[in-house]
Amino acid sequence: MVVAGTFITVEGPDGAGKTSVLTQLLPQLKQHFNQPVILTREPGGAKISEKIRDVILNPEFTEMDARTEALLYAASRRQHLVEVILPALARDEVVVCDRFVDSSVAYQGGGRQIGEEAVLAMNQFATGGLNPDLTLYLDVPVEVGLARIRQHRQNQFDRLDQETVEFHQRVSAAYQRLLAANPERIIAIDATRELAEVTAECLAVLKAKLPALWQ
Ligand SMILES: Nc1ncnc2c1ncn2[C@@H]1O[C@H](COP(=O)(O)OP(=O)(O)OP(=O)(O)O)[C@@H](O)[C@H]1O
Ligand SMILES: Cc1cn([C@H]2C[C@H](O)[C@@H](COP(=O)(O)O)O2)c(=O)[nH]c1=O
Repeated sequence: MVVAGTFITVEGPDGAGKTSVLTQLLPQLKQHFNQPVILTREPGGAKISEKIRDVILNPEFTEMDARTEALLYAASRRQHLVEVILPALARDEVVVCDRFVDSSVAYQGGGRQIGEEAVLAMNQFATGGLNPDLTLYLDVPVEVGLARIRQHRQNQFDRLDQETVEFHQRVSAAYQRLLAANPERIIAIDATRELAEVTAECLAVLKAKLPALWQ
């Protein structure tokens, strides 16, 4: 399949504000971009992928092995890619995805300590090597993200939310390594500020980095 279009991903630790920012951004992108925009997410975004999401995040499955978890994320990603992302890119659309391979490298490679290179290689098999054109990294200290989740979600914590602070610190450190290794693709945004400010900076970065998309 020919890949045209533009692929934008949004990353960050749990509670960074990805969903909130994307909810604010999407109408503005639809208004200002000269190509159709779709918003999707991982794990999920397609029927089979959402079923896999339910299995991965189910807090009852405490026995899940780290490599099983990594393979499930990659399987969910493959189906989402084939059904949703690649067809939209082939139609020359803009795909905005809440999390992608960087999340697996950070959470499974770094957080679960099964190897960032190994997880990347496994995901290259799943994606055929598709990389985002641009990644917005919403940067918040682990404690800030977790505090936001604990404050607002009451008792609805998924299996990953329930991980230790040390796990989330390893995830954050792996993200910092991804940032250092991909300075052109991954742009860090200080997401500790008010939501409106964070959204405005995301828009400004999109404008500066992808000027051809703007009407
Ligand atoms: N800039 C902000 N300042 C304060 N609170 C925020 C901000 N952005 C989001 N929040 C709040 O933090 C919580 C987590 O936000 P959100 O669900 O958007 O994050 P997320 O990155 O999508 O999280 P996750 O990865 O865990 O799904 C929500 O209750 C949201 O209202
Ligand atoms: C794609 C992906 C996600 N995760 C983790 C990150 C979160 O804790 C959950 C669910 O994501 P959401 O943003 O809260 O919807 O899954 C992961 O560990 N590996 C991945 O590849």
